[in-house]
Amino acid sequence: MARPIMVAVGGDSGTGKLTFCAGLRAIFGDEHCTEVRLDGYFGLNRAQRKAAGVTALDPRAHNFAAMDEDLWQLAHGNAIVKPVYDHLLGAVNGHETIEPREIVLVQGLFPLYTRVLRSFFDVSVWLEPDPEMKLAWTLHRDTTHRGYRGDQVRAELERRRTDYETFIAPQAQHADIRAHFTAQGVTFRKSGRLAPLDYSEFASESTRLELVDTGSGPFPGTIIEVDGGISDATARRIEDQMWGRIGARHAARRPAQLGTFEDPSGTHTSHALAIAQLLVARRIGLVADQLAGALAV
Ligand SMILES: Nc1ncnc2c1ncn2[C@@H]1O[C@H](COP(=O)(O)OP(=O)(O)OP(=O)(O)O)[C@@H](O)[C@H]1O
Ligand SMILES: O=C(CO)[C@H](O)[C@H](O)COP(=O)(O)O
Repeated sequence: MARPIMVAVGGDSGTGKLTFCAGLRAIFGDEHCTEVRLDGYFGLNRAQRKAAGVTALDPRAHNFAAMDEDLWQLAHGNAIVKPVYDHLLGAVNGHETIEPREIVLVQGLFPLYTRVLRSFFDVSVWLEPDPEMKLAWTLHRDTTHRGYRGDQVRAELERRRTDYETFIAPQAQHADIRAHFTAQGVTFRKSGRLAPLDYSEFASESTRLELVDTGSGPFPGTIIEVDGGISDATARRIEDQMWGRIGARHAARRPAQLGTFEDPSGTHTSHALAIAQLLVARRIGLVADQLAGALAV
């Protein structure tokens, strides 16, 4: 077997990492894809962070040496036993074994923070919803699943603001693909470090494609905008074409629905999210092709 394909999905708390990875897992199948949640690598639990006066977004609250060691093991095809963070307790509570499947999704606050961490990844994605969307998503998730009140969530976001700007947001510049969700839709920015693809499926009245000089690599960067109001038929056509580029070779079966998320009124689907998941899946499929080609030589 080729070595595992390592994929980073990074972003602030409440930016949709778990949701995004659920779509990638649906595309590739849990038998081929596994997920590592970096919140298990808190070196300080919630009470210790409070006592030390550091927020969850401060690198000093995280154990980077353990992250490095475990990701190295996974990247080399070895299983790990890692800690699991309990969001109700605010502390590590137990361990889980992660087997190195063909695709390893690593999601968290700090996947691109150090040079060592960045060196592990074949594909990296950064999720950056507009601040108002992040607030709405975090409010919903923290009040329904994590036992917080709305005023506590707002106060905590305010307390973390400086650390977000200092330690979290700058990692976006290292990502291969940035997905910026707004009330109007989604904008993808591909770094100049990744070769461009054939984006012909994006020709539509609800999408725009632009090549830009980012200065960050040998290729032009690309910006793809997808309107949130894209019609079902257009989105379906784009998704069908994207699926045709990855599904036949790498995905076991087509999931009934991609782009699934939860909000206060229930479970919904978003075309913008589904297209974002397919775009990243396509990059992962390309790496799989390259590895298969390298093995065949
Ligand atoms: N694209 C999206 N559109 C609408 N809602 C979304 C989207 N992505 C995520 N959400 C919602 O936002 C909330 C937070 O998402 P999620 O738990 O995936 O974030 P996270 O980045 O993994 O959070 P954390 O790092 O704090 O664990 C969830 O309620 C989820 O359903
Ligand atoms: O969500 C997170 C990572 O993405 C953090 O684990 C979370 O914000 C930790 O803070 P606390 O458990 O004290 O609320």
